[in-house]
Parts: sequence; C-alpha cells; structure tokens
Amino acid sequence: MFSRQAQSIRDASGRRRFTTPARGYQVLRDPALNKGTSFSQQERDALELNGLLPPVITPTMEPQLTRSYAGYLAQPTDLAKHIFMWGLHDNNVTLFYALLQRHLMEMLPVVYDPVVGEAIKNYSEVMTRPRGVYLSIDAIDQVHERLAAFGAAADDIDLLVASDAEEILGIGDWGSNGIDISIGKLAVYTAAAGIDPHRVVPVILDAGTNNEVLINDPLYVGVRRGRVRGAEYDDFIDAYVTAARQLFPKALLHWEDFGSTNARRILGRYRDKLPTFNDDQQGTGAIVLAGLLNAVPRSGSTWAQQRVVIVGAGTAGCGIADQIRDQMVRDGVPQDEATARIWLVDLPGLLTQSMSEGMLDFQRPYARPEDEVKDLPRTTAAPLAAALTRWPAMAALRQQAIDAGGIIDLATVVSAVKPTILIGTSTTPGLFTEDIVKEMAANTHHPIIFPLSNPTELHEATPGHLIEWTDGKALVATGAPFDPITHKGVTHTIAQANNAALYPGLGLGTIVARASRVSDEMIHAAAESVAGQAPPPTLGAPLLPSNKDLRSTSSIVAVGLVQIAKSEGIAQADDLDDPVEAVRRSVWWPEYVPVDAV
Ligand SMILES: NC(=O)C1=CN([C@@H]2O[C@H](COP(=O)(O)OP(=O)(O)OC[C@H]3O[C@@H](n4cnc5c(N)ncnc54)[C@H](O)[C@@H]3O)[C@@H](O)[C@H]2O)C=CC1
Ligand SMILES: CC(=O)C(=O)O
Ligand SMILES: [Mg+2]
Repeated sequence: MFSRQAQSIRDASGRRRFTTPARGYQVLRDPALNKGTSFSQQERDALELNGLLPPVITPTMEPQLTRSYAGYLAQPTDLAKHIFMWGLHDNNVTLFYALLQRHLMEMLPVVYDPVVGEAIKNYSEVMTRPRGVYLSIDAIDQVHERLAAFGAAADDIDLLVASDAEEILGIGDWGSNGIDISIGKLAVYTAAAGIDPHRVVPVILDAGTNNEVLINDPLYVGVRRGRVRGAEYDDFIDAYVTAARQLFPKALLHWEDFGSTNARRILGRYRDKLPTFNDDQQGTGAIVLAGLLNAVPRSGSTWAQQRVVIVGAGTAGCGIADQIRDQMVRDGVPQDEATARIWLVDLPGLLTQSMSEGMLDFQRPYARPEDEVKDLPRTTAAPLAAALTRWPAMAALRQQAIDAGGIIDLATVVSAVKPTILIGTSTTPGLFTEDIVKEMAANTHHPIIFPLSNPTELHEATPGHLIEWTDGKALVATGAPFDPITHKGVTHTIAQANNAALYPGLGLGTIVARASRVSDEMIHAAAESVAGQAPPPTLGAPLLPSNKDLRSTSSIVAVGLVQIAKSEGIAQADDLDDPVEAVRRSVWWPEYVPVDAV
C-alpha cells in the first residue's frame, strides 16, 4: 500500500530503508511503516514509539508470523480467513506478504481466486477500510483529481490494475465491489513476482451496475444506475487513461474483468500507444498456451493435427483461440488453416457464418461455413434464462438460430469435430458431461481438456471426473486449484492454468524494461518461458510449474521479457546490460527495513 509519509530510499549498499516525518501512532498505524514489536530501541526513540509498544523487541519477524498464522487458522471459514488476511494487510503490509509467501499454496486461493469472488459478492457487508481508488462515471470531470488524491508522485507508481467489474471471474457484474479484484490481482503481483506493493494502485472504474442484488442492497457502496455504455463510457475510460498517463507516466496499465464487448475495444485503443495489456484476453491466452505447449507433445501429436473446441467465446475464450491460432502459424500451418482448426461454441451453439452480423468482431474469423454444418442435427433446448440476460448479444444470436431451426450444441460439435483439445471458458458448471468427454476420448488417445471457469464451482467439469471418464488418459489443467487425483495407481497432479501464473512475470518484465508497450512477442515469450519451467513429463506430472515456485517462474519470465523488449527496441530503462541483475535488483521481498525519522 502506498504511503504518503513513508519515503522509500536505497542506502549506499543498495539496501532499502524508509524515511518518515511521522511519529508515534502515525507510524504504527501506517501499514507501510509498521513493524510492531520489531522496531529497534533506536527506532523507538527516534520515532517516539516508547510506551506505544510492549517492551519486547523481536529482531526477526518469526514471533509475529507464528501469532498471525495462528490467528489465520482460527478463522472458521475461507471468507473469514480472507477478511483476516486483509485486516493484517491494513495493519502491516510487510507481515502480510511474509505470511502469504510462507504459506503461498494454502493462502493464495484465500487471498485471490476463488475466495476473492466470495469477498466481492459480500463486499457491501464486509468492507472495512478503502484500499484503492474509486472512480465514478458520474464524475468523469473529476477522474484526474481523484486519481491524484492517491497522493503518489510521478515516479512513485509502476503499475495500476483497473476493473469495471462487468465480468468478475465467472460471477458476473459486481459493480463497485469489483475493487477487490484489482486489489487481489495486485497481491498476486507482489507474492508471485516481487512487484513492490507500495508502488501500485488498485482502481475500480464504476460505470454503474445491472446487478439487481446490488441495486436493491441498502448497503451497496457504488453508483446506483444501470451500466453506462457508448460514448459516455468511452469518455470515462479515456479520462482514466489520460489521468493515469499524466500522473504516472511510466506505469503499466492492467485491465481486468471487463465485459467482452468492452475488453477488446479498450485494449485495441491503447495497446500500441502505451504499456498495457488485458489479463483475461492476453494473460489467459498465454497461460493456456503454456499448458498446451506441454500437452500437445505429451499427447503424441503435433500442432498441425489439433482440432480445438472452445466453449464460451468471450474475452478469455477468444483470447485463447488467438494464441492457439498464432502457435499453429508459428508451427508452419497457414493462417486460414490454423483458424479453421478452431471451433467456437457459445450460447447460440456452434458459431457459424450465418450468424456473422450479430457476432462480436473477434469471434467472426472463427465462424464455420454453412456448407460444413448444414447436415448437423439442431436442438431447441430450453433457454438458459440468467445467461440470456447477462449476454444479450449472444442471446439474440441464439434466438435467431432457434428461429431458423435450432442450435448445434456442444455434444453435436464434439461428435462431428472429434476435437483433440476442449477448453471451457463458459462460466457454466457441468457442461463437459460424461457422454461428451467419453465421446471425445473415443476419438483421440490423450484428450486435452481444460475446464477454466472460475471460481471453483463454475468449472465445466472436475478433474476427478475427467480422469475417471477417460480412464486416466486426459491431460487436464484447471482455472482454480484442485487436489491431485489418483487413478489406477497413477497420481495426476493437476496444473492450474490461471493467468496468475503468468501475468506477474509479464508485468515484472515490462516494468523492469520500462517497455513502451506490451508486444505480442513478449506475451508469447512469457508463455514459452512458463511452459519450459514445468516438471519433466513423467506419468501424471502437471502441465505447468507449481504455484509454489511462482517467484522463480516469474523472475525467469521477466528476464526473458527484458531481453525481448530490448531486441524490439521498446525497452526504455537504463542499465539493462545485465537483465538478470536488473530483475534481481528490482524485486521486493517482505523484509523489515530500517525506518529513519526525518
Ligand atoms: N483460468 C483463467 O486464468 C481464467 C479463467 N476465466 C474464466 O472464464 C470464464 C469466462 O470469462 P470471460 O471470458 O472473461 O467472460 P465473458 O463474459 O467475456 O465470456 C463468457 C462467454 O461464455 C458464454 N456462455 C455463457 N454460458 C454459456 C453456455 N452455457 N454455453 C456456452 N457459452 C456460454 C457467454 O455468452 C460469453 O460469450 C469465467 O468463468 C472466468 O473466470 C477467465 C479469465 C482467466
Ligand atoms: C483468473 C481470471 O482472471 C478470471 O477468472 O477472470
Ligand atoms: Mg479475470
């Protein structure tokens, strides 16, 4: 958390320290400065802390870690643990990250996905202290002023994560509550890549909400109007980007959990002008590509032989499609043939060229020709009421298809296409049924199946079912963490294909290089680098590196990206002669540093 009264400096030997004009409780109540019982006697004298702390002085953080972990374990539910952790953060940022780092595998799902989804749903009830910047569509003319109120100077900030919360994970529109996704994503940046937590800004771009639960909740903290679209929305986004660029000209802008109709447009508008990326489109595309870079050879086939069905053709699904297409092209498949090896299924069933007009721009290249599908059976299955309201463009196409004779559903697509890869980004649990999975397994030796919808309960299938239904042959990765599955004596460790395993390294490399933009080459290099760090391909081995190694994975990704940014001529930082050293120098570790009174 950025602090106005804590100035971070490096001493002659390069060691970090804080200087501060604060005294007494001002110091102890500043989560950046607070060290609790670890303030030395000299610091207590200079910072006027004597009497405000118990007499014991703990030179290491150990007793505090023990006490905090006990407090964490005493919490009765995951949501209570999440709230406990963020309470700890508000008290002492260094201790929060030291505890998270030590228990990363246990706590990452609590601080971030999936439990952050629960915290967002309950934000009105459980919010305590604000931790980011709330920007409102009702005050576009004040965007600059409100971002400036954060109090940081131009050189103080490396990274902003912003969401408009239209599509939080797979749980939909959560309005202003979505600030917690920006905060959670930033916590992962620090835990996974050592981005300095005092040099980041979480932002919510509150453009209203269509969530009736929020509108009717007397405790709701956001703008109470329907989601704003069109020119007013675009002006709002533009005001944010302009203000962010003016106030923090070197910072990377990360976009998270926008609706599919806005996510691509926004990225398209800014991606060539400034360092920015969309995590759901590009980060997800890249982490899935990383998993596939290992899965395809393990399946005993080549890229040119893949037939890919993606269910849920939104931001994530089409981001993944683009990465797979580009990989096939890199592998020598002509672009049109590569595109034709990908089938998109959404609410209207298989997306076909007859739907072209109502389709989203980025879906259109993948639409199947009518000739190919004319003999496939159609169904007029019952409408999915909630989904139809949530994705009106796809609902309209579905209705058109039903009026014209029916939709081509997933089961039909799987029988007709005989996919080698099946990916779920549909937010719909149970879509990958036993029949569908067994049909796929009947036609390919090692079906590659990635149910990716978060949080956990929205996965299209559980890994346990996928392994069982394919008799242990499926190569599986999931969006949320799952325990290993033992089947016929083989233990299958399930890779977590969550963009959290990739974007921290991508961000770190971009920040260290001070890249002027985030290029496609950088994103592809990040995918290759993550893939290359997976364990050797023994039976049941995961397709991706474990999250317990995130710090080293991210550093290796970042070093590679610095090299690419240099070779592309988009690196603006000085002193990148030794990229390993440049990355090492910039990472932040959760250690107490001296605090000097000034
Ligand atoms: N594992 C990971 O790293 C990531 C996972 N995701 C997950 O992917 C899911 C989708 O996220 P976004 O693409 O951002 O959302 P989105 O709203 O852009 O796309 C969702 C798409 O699914 C379609 N859909 C809904 N119900 C369907 C059904 N029953 N059958 C077929 N299609 C259906 C919608 O019409 C929409 O086009 C979410 O659950 C999210 O958590 C997203 C980003 C990263
Ligand atoms: C992981 C992530 O970004 C999502 O589910 O939206
Ligand atoms: Mg997301």
